[in-house]
Amino acid sequence: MGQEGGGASGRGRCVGRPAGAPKEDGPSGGQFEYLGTVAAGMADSTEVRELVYLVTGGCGFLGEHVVRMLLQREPRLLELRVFDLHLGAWLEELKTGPVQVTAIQGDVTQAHEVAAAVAGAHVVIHTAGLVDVFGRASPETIYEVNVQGTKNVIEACVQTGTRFLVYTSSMEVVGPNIKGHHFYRGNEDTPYEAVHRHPYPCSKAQAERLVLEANGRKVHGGLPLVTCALRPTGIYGEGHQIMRDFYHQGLRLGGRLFRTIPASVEHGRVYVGNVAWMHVLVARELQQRAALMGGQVYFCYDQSPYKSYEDFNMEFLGPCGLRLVETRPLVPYWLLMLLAALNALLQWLLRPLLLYAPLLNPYTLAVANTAFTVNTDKAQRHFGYEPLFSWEDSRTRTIRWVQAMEGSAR
Ligand SMILES: NC(=O)c1ccc[n+]([C@@H]2O[C@H](COP(=O)([O-])OP(=O)(O)OC[C@H]3O[C@@H](n4cnc5c(N)ncnc54)[C@H](O)[C@@H]3O)[C@@H](O)[C@H]2O)c1
Ligand SMILES: CC(C)CCC[C@@H](C)[C@H]1CC[C@H]2[C@@H]3[C@H](O)C=C4C[C@@H](O)CC[C@]4(C)[C@H]3CC[C@]12C
Repeated sequence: MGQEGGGASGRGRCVGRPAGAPKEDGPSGGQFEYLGTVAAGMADSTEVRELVYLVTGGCGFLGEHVVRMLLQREPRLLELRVFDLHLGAWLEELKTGPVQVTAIQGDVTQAHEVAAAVAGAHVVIHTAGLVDVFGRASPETIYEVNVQGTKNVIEACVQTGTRFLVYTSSMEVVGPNIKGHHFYRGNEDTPYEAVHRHPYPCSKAQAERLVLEANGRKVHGGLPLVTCALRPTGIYGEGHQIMRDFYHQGLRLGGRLFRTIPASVEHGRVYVGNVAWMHVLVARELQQRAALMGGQVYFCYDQSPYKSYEDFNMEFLGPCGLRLVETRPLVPYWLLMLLAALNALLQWLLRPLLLYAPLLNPYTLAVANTAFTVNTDKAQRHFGYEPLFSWEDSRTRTIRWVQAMEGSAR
């Protein structure tokens, strides 16, 4: 089954190449709780617990939220398998509830480890991925994890008879493209030239294509595989590492951050709790509405306001004591481009000696400086998605998390 329309399909071209340490606390520090927020999707005690779910990358920023959301809002869950290269100690606290939580330390690039984890699961939510736009990992490693890892997940579903696969894709499979074309409040069908050069968007686009093409393949037992892909924009919320980095940078600079990007460049953002909720809902509804949802892509969206990357961050960092200096960028854009190019050169020169991976490089500058926002209701129409958290809730939760960080500027 194909996608609706033929617009921002992400089936674009990639120009150029084809194809840590154990975590102690959860990325959020275990500071979020989904019970008692909104009644929608609450566990119904009369439902029978019979389903086995597997979440790959379940100890990552998004993965942890998906795991916690499933436990609180998927009443039919019997067993939840959490598969990750690095398991978080926070998983232990989840093992006392009614759902069997099985922690599996494994690598998606290892087909046999994936197959063992998938065997017997009804649904796989594949969020594991190497999110690297800073040049920390080699392009080969990014492809190995994001593309080969996804192939392994698909093949494991086919071999073991798992029928439902939800893939965490990214807005980056669409854009911003290498030409810096703006995508202004577009939807899944908005025409856009999806042409990339960077390994991260290329790998996500390839992986997404594999997942969508696998829709309808016969799995072990003869029934068809049903797949779909979710494309979050820039995710924020409890546990967001880059927000943490900006906060600490602001503290180092005496409570100030300096504007680098014009306030007029809108950047799409979505609250992690809503992204997690959309995963839970899509996984549930995929089992009921396979004909409609199979092979489809959905942008992840909520009511977060359209703002520039930096102005959006200030919604949280401002109440935590930081201020954004200047109404216009302090440094002219040509100089930023020069600095970004210099950083790329330094990264390449220093690579044999050390890893130099600053936030600013030609790719991150282009992404931050190109408007890319979505405005769609496809998920609402197809599977009844409504954000679980209002903008006010999302903002309050994120501010509370920043404030709880050590060394708050207040
Ligand atoms: N953060 C964002 O803004 C954003 C936006 C859109 C899409 N995404 C996608 O969401 C997913 C999760 O991203 P995140 O921000 O939570 O990143 P993250 O790095 O916090 O989480 C990724 C998880 O995958 C695990 N992982 C990495 N390589 C693995 C391997 N070989 N085998 C098993 N596990 C492995 C990591 O240990 C980590 O726990 C990714 O697929 C990413 O592409 C993220
Ligand atoms: C000019 C600079 C100093 C810019 C610094 C900000 C930069 C590090 C930010 C800006 C936009 C961010 C990306 C964006 O939110 C969306 C995604 C998609 C997701 O799949 C992976 C993360 C990524 C690429 C964000 C990375 C950090 C970026 C580039």
